[in-house]
Amino acid sequence: MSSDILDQLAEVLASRRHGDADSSYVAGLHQRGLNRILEKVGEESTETLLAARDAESGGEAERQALINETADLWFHSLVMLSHLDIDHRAVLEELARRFGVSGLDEKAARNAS
Ligand SMILES: N=c1c2ncn([C@@H]3O[C@H](COP(=O)(O)OP(=O)(O)OP(=O)(O)O)[C@@H](O)[C@H]3O)c2ncn1[C@@H]1O[C@H](COP(=O)(O)O)[C@@H](O)[C@H]1O
Repeated sequence: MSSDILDQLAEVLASRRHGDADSSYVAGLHQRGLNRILEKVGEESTETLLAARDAESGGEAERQALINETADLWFHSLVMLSHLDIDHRAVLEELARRFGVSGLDEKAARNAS
């Protein structure tokens, strides 16, 4: 994913942190609190995995549905981070830190220590 759109979206989400819930879905989520945001992350996680099951044997429509559900999941995850004042760039930095480190090597090093 281009980090440009993530940066732009994170900026909009931050601007909605104390916004008007009547005119902003994101402000409404913040106003309802962390539990509501976590419910949405949970719902979108479930919808994403169900869409992935359908996409495996489906066609273009099912693949697009999975893309849409994954976007919902990523979006609500960004709202969660924003609610907790965690900069989304920290997640990108963590992925960058892991880049090139084999998951198997990392696990072996963890189990050895
Ligand atoms: N990317 C998104 C985005 N993706 C999904 N959604 C909303 O997330 C909700 C997804 O929830 P569901 O699929 O469960 O649908 P729903 O039943 O309507 O949702 P609930 O009423 O249960 O919460 C829908 O209302 C979508 O419109 C988003 N809402 C906003 N954004 C971005 O956030 C920005 C700020 O949005 P506002 O705060 O509304 O101005 C927008 O400009 C967009 O860039």
